[in-house]
Amino acid sequence: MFRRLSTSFSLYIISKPKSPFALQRNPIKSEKQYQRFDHSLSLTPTPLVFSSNIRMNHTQAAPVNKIELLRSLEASLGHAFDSNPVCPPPNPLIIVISGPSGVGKDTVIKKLRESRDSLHFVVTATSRPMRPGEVNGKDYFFVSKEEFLQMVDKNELLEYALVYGDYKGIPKTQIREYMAKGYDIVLRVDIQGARTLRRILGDSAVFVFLAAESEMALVERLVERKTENREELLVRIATAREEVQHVKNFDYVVVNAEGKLDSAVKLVESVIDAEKAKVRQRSAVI
Ligand SMILES: Nc1ncnc2c1ncn2[C@@H]1O[C@H](COP(=O)(O)OP(=O)(O)OP(=O)(O)O)[C@@H](O)[C@H]1O
Repeated sequence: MFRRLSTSFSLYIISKPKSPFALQRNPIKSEKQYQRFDHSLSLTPTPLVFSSNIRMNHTQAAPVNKIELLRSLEASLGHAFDSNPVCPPPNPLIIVISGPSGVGKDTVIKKLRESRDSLHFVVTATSRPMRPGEVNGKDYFFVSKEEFLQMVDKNELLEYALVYGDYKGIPKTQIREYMAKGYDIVLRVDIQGARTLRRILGDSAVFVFLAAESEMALVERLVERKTENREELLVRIATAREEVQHVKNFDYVVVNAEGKLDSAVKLVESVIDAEKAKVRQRSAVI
């Protein structure tokens, strides 16, 4: 009994005549519905039987199915709805990942490789000898010094440098080939390389600086890696001190803290996602 009365009362409120509120809340009500409101002009509560008729009529007036409704909307608007994407697909992105030696560039990139298959990780050419366990074409393209210098002469490298006595460079053809296939490109370079790439690519690429949480954490990581002797460690630590000053030339800084590798990788992924969602896209031409 209580429910029946309250239903009737709420219908009475909604159908109260000349209520600007009622008109605003129902701006696209059909004429037929307004007629129904007019039908109940009296200020006395709407009889229960009548209110249930209103609901029945409302249900019957609804189109039979979604397809019919779509067709009727198209007919009313005078054109068919377009299923093409509203926005063009994002441009292929070039992501430059850099940071001091030992900060975890290779480690972060290895994880990214596992989580994203829309990325192409450019294989750098190097004149340094292959280390045990390394694979030619996967870790690096291993070439002789002469072959490397020929690539330089033929302008085949986007950027190259002499790093700790060995040449390292980025082959252009690889980037072009994968960008044409729609891949985003990841370049892993040292700070010097990032500086050169910024000069060449400007804002057409996104630059990510990978940092450790502290100098102490970075040194501990280098020591634990056990790939450098004492003198080499001293050079890398001194260089790292200087390199931190260059963070201002990057677009993003990602802290790769001890034991927080996954967070760092997620942050790099977020940077990529945000860049892909940008209204004004970067547009790199190699
Ligand atoms: N978040 C982390 N927590 C703990 N250890 C890490 C983390 N990230 C990387 N490492 C370790 O730190 C060491 C250095 O990492 P990595 O070799 O990836 O650095 P890099 O920046 O590529 O160095 P380089 O420029 O000298 O090649 C490795 O032993 C790696 O396992």
